[in-house]
Formats: sequence, C-alpha cells, structure tokens
Amino acid sequence: MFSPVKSEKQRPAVQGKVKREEHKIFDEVKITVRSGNGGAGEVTEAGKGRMVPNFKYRPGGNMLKQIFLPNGDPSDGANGGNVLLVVDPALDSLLHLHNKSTIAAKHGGNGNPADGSRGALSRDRVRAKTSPLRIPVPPGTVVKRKRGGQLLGELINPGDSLVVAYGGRGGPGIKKPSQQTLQKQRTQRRFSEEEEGIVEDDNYKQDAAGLPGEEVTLQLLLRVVADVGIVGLPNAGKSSLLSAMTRASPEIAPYPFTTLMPNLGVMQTGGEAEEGRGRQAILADMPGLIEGAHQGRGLGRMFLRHLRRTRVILHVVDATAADPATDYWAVREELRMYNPEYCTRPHVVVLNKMDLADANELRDEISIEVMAVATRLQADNEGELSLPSAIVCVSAMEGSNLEGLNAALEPLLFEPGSELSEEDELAGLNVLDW
Ligand SMILES: Nc1nc2c(ncn2[C@@H]2O[C@H](COP(=O)(O)OP(=O)(O)OP(=O)(O)O)[C@@H](O)[C@H]2O)c(=O)[nH]1
Ligand SMILES: [Mg+2]
Repeated sequence: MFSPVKSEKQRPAVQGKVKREEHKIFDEVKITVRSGNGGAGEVTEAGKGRMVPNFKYRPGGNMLKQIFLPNGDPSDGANGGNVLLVVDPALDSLLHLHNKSTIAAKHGGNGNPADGSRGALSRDRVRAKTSPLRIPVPPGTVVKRKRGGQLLGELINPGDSLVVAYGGRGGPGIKKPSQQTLQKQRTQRRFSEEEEGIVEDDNYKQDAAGLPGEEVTLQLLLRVVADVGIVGLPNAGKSSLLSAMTRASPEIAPYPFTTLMPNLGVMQTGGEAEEGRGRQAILADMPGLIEGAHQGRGLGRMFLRHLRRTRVILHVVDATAADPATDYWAVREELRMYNPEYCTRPHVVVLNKMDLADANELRDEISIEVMAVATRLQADNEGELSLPSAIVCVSAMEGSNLEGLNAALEPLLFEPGSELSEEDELAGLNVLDW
C-alpha cells in the first residue's frame, strides 16, 4: 500500500543503499553570463613604414630595388562577443543550463597590423568580428534579470533570439606622432618657455584599450507552450487522460503527485487543416493541485504559470471521489486566486473513471452539482468566470467517450476568435505570474 507522498524528498529510498535523486527541476534556472571584453586598438608610429621589394625592379632597369611602403591606418580592436539566447526547438527543458558556472563569450581580438595595413578603405574591414556566444533555450523561455527582476524578453518561436549581454567595444586604433615630431614639439616648447604645466600625453596604449564586457545574472523560466491545460486534484486521472488522448506516455500511478513536471502530448482532431492534415492541439498535463496551491502548498504554484499560454482548460474530476463537485470547486478556486484570468477562459469538465459502477450511477447527479457550483462561482465573481462549455463523462483507463471529449474541445480550439491576442498573453506578466 502506498502512502501519500508529498514531495521528491519523501519518496521511499531504494532499500539498503540511499539513491541520490537525479535533479528534476527543469523549468527554472539561474545563469550568469559574461560578454567579451573589447580588444585593444593598434598603436602605430606615424611615418614608420617599411621597405619592401619592388616588384617592378628588373636588373639593368632604372627602378629601385626596394621602395618605402608607408603605414596604413592603425586598426581598431574587435568588439567583445555578445551573449545571445537562441530558441532551439529540439529542447524541452532548461536542465542543460543547470549548475553551470559563468558562461562567457570570447574577448575581442586586438587590432591586427595585417588588417590595419589594408588602410582605411573600409572601416568595417579594419575592425575584426567576434562571433557571439549562442546559448540554446527551449521555446517558451522567459528571461528576467535576477537583480531587480526586470523582464528582458520572451523567446517563443524557433529562431527567436535575444541579446542578453553586449560585448565591450573594441579600442580605437591610434597613430602616435613619430619620435622626431615629439622631439621637435619639445624643443619648440622649451623656446617658447611654456613648458611648465604641460603634461605630455604619451599613454597611447591606455587610450587604445577596449571597454570591458558586462556580466549579468539571469533567471530563465520555462513556460510550457500548449493549447489545452489539464488540471485537477492529485490522482484524478489527468495523466491517464493525456495518454488516452495522445501518444504521450506519462507516468501513471495510484498515488498523488505522480506527475512532478508538466507532460505534453499532441492531440489529432477530426477537422481538416488547410494542408489536408488533421488539425492538432498540444495538451499539457499538470501536476495535481491541492487547496492552498496558489500559496505554495503541494507542487501547484511552481506550475500554475504554465497555464498562461493555454487557451482552454480541461478540469479532470474523479467521479468516484466523495464529493466531486467540491473537488471541482477547490481547483477552480486555486486557479482563480492565482490568476483570475485563468477562470475566464473556456473550460471543459471531464468526469473521469466512468468504468466504475459507483461513478457511472451518479453521473447525472454529479453533472448537475458541478454546474451548480460553476454558476455559484460565476455569480460570486460578478459574472466574469466562465461556465463549463461541456461536462463530459469518460473513462481514461478504458478510453471510452473520448470522441465526445474531442467534440467538446474542437469548437473551443479552432473556432475563429479563440486565439489569444498578444495583449492577453502579456497582460499581468509581471504582477501575477511569478
Ligand atoms: N478505474 C479507473 N481508474 C483510473 C481512470 N483514470 C485513471 N485511473 C487511475 O487513477 C490513478 C491516478 O491516475 P493518474 O493518471 O496518475 O492521475 P493524475 O491525476 O495524473 O495524478 P497526479 O499526477 O498524481 O496528480 C491511477 O491508478 C489510474 O490507473 C479511469 O478512467 N478508471
Ligand atoms: Mg499525473
């Protein structure tokens, strides 16, 4: 007999030897990144060129054997490497960034005489390029500055990128006066008796130095990008329903908090998409919610933010429970207290475990009670909360009446106007969701 297990730590250890649990927190990570320093510019002495062989020289001709090639413009130092976050659609967690020490981009190279000798034909060519450091992140990553919590951006689509630290600017190339010129200036000053108080600026190296890069500590949060969020009390059968409706195979077990991180699955629906393929929706199975989840009880709070991008919410209720309508009410209240906007979205109630006789007998009664609870909640909140679009009785285990559930979800997902607007998605991002 399993006892209710509250958290990772309290899971029964492997007998005899204590097995260290592998780290599983995948949706939140803190990283420190550092962009590269700018390289130093070149310092060249004016007038200092070099003698090079003259390719026009022929023995017996009147050409010089060697000619003087003047110095080109001194080249600038390269900018330090930027640090970029780039969406990699192949990733689905932030685990690869866990326990990483500072991630640093390359420093810019110093001004190179070889580049500088090309002269000032094009400044772009004179300044060498430094390749940026690209850190792959999964789609749906939200980037915040750790200090102050400023929101830097959100990376959603494959190919999206965000510069989080700019490399330091490379130093300018400097042409310093030749020794003869300096000597001449000194002599002139001595004669004009102005020497006192004049400081000779000869620290050309310092003037040509590049600027340092910046170091930023970031907090990355992953928000699951899904169309439908499956919520319910622990053990209601959420994971079972996901595995029945999609090809996903989440862990299913007869104890609460089996699911510790959201599972995703793709649901094929009957309707035709433009390219002749069946339409698809992404379903996300959330860890069980318990009363007080919005205050941090259970696992709920960490995961409630994943519902933000979902358009439709699927409430799974265990119809064999002592009071299914109250269970539905408890989950609704948790959602409402975390973010009232969640409860205004269309939702479908699933009464699960209909293969068991005591559930099946009470199906009508439970449906009426659930509807009554929803109506009361709506009345208590000035009519802003949504009523269930449908109440569907299924058995996730046997896979019965899943067509009914599909039919209830389809109009909510694919009817025009069911897309979230950009404003909806960003509304309250800072206030409510973290
Ligand atoms: N008889 C019956 N049992 C079911 C049905 N659906 C789920 N179960 C059982 O209910 C238990 C819990 O199922 P899960 O799918 O793990 O429940 P969950 O809601 O994902 O639970 P958590 O992840 O812990 O929140 C398992 O033992 C399932 O076999 C059903 O339709 N009929
Ligand atoms: Mg589960």
